[in-house]
This record gives sequence, structure tokens and C-alpha cells, in this order.
Amino acid sequence: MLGFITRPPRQLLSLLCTGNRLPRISVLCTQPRPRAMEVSSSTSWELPLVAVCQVTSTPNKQENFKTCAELVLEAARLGACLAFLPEAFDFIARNPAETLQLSEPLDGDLLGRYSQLARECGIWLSLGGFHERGQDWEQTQKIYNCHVLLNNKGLVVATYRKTHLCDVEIPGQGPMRESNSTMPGTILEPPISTPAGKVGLAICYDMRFPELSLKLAQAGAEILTYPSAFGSVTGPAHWEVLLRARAIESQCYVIAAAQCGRHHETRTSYGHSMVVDPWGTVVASCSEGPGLCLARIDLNFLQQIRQHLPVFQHRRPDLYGNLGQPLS
Ligand SMILES: O=C(O)CNC(=O)[C@H](CS)NC(=O)CCC(=O)C(=O)O
Repeated sequence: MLGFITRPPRQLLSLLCTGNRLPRISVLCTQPRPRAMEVSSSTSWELPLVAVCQVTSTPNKQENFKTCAELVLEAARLGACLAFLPEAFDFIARNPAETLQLSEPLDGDLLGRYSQLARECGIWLSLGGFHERGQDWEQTQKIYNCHVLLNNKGLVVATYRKTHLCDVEIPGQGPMRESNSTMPGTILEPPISTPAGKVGLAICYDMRFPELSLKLAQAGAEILTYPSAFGSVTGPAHWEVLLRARAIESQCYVIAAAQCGRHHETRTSYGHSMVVDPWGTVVASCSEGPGLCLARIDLNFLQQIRQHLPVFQHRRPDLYGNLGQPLS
């Protein structure tokens, strides 16, 4: 059913922690598509397979790496070409001071280990939301929330620094003041070609700004990514609706790897990582706990939807401005 099941090279087994429970794997969603949208040109096993990893990061960076590495190994073994990790895959700290203390530069030890993991597994990695010490760290004493894309040689092919910071107070969820520790990014990253399609990079709270997803779609994105640590109050109300809306209006696949469960005494996340196809169907999802879900990316299907429903040709920039300028 999954096709192309491969085994990890022998040296990878050293990365697996012995005696640990295996991650939970959710099966591929087999929901049928509406008839009018059926594609007959490719059989599913020829299509690229992506994996979405769901974890509960804690302040313990070593443990978090071990958990993520296990899931990535499993994703590679199942034949995925690209694996997605959530925002704050590196750690979730108890307070802003600890966040700053645990942060690292892009050329630090932790990303070095992920680079080795990508290389040894031969898999692309979307590392959504690395707590990055930039060049300006000495002056600002603040970090960036950085989405890093590694290719299967372990090289950094793109980075995107979160542009919309989450400074909100939702009753029942505890205040979030991301700007206490984090600087906003100032530019968008043009979509990047990967074995699964052209990927547009975003992070979590960015999903509330459809302007960004339209801009990325018009710059050529076929897959939008929203690695997240969504709150437990906004989660049930907004998570799936926002992700499906971004997929439908941008006519892109939407891939959202999520944090789940209890990170420390005062913080929990909603989970429910998912892949949404450009028709708005949730084609794979995790539930509350840590684990993995898999989906195939069908760009013929995406092209058919864009042909049948040409919303990008029906825009009225004369009424509400042009969101379609090419990326600078
Ligand atoms: O804190 C870190 O270490 C990493 N950053 C995050 O987890 C960020 C900022 S607190 N979380 C969100 O953006 C949640 C958005 C959300 O929940 C919503 O839009 O409803």
C-alpha cells in the first residue's frame, strides 16, 4: 500500500534509541475524492510521499533531538522524500530567559546534527521554527523564529524568519508574548523546489494572514507549510478551519506539523498535525499524541483544480490592491 518501502542504511541504526517505544504511525488517508476531481494520469505509488512529525518538545534539547530523529528515521524507512517537523522542534522553554539561553546559531551543534540526520537518511527536512541566534544577537539579545529547509545532502537550501509574531492574550490559554524574546523577520522566502513540489515557507501564527499564503502561491508555491505550536484554546476553534481555508483559497497543499501535549508546567499544545490537499480535503492527520502521518503529493490533481476553478484569474486588484507582485 505504501509502496517504495526502503530500509535505513545500517549506520543509521546507531541513531535509534534502543528500548524506546516506537512512534505511532497513522496510516495514509484513503478518503475518496469527488468524481469530478479524479486524476487518472498517475498511480499513487509513483507520487512523492511526505511525512509529518508530531512531537511534545520540552526544555530538554537532547531528548527532543532523540524523539525527532526517531520519527525522521521512520519516515525515511517508509519511503518519504521530505519530513516536516513542527515549530520549536528544538525545545520549548519555561520562560523567555530560558528560550534565549537554549538558542543557537544556524551553524551550531544542533543543526549540525540535523544536517547529518538528513544526509544519512537521504531525506529532505523542513525544520519549522528553530530558535535562531542571528548575526545581531550580541546587540539585540533576541532571536529569530526560523524555518530551516535542509536537502537530502544535509545542506541548508532556504531559511524563513517568522514575520508575524504571536503577541496575544486568549482567556484560558495564558498570554503569549513572542516579541519578548524574538525579532520579526523582514522578508519572505521565494518558494523552493523539492522532490515533492515547490514549497512556500511560513510558521504557525502566519496562517492567520491569508495575504502571505496568496503571495507565496502567486510566487509559485504548490505546498504551503505551517509548522506550529498551536494553543489548546485556539486549536479546537481555528486550527483545521484556517488550514483548510488556506489550502482552498491558495489552491496549494497545506502541510502543518504540530506540537502536542504538555511541554512543561504551564504550556500545552493542540496537536492534530495534518496534510490538506488543494481541494480542502484533510488527506492525513495525527491525533493528540506524538507520532507521524504520511501523504502523497499529487501535482496533477493540483493543476486540475487550478484549471477547473481559476480563482487566480478572477482576482480584482482594482478593488483591493494587488497581492500578486512577484517576490522581491
Ligand atoms: O514559544 C516558542 O518557543 C515557539 N513559538 C511559539 O510557540 C509561538 C509563539 S508563543 N506560538 C504561536 O505562534 C501559537 C499561535 C497560536 O496558538 C494561534 O495563532 O492561535
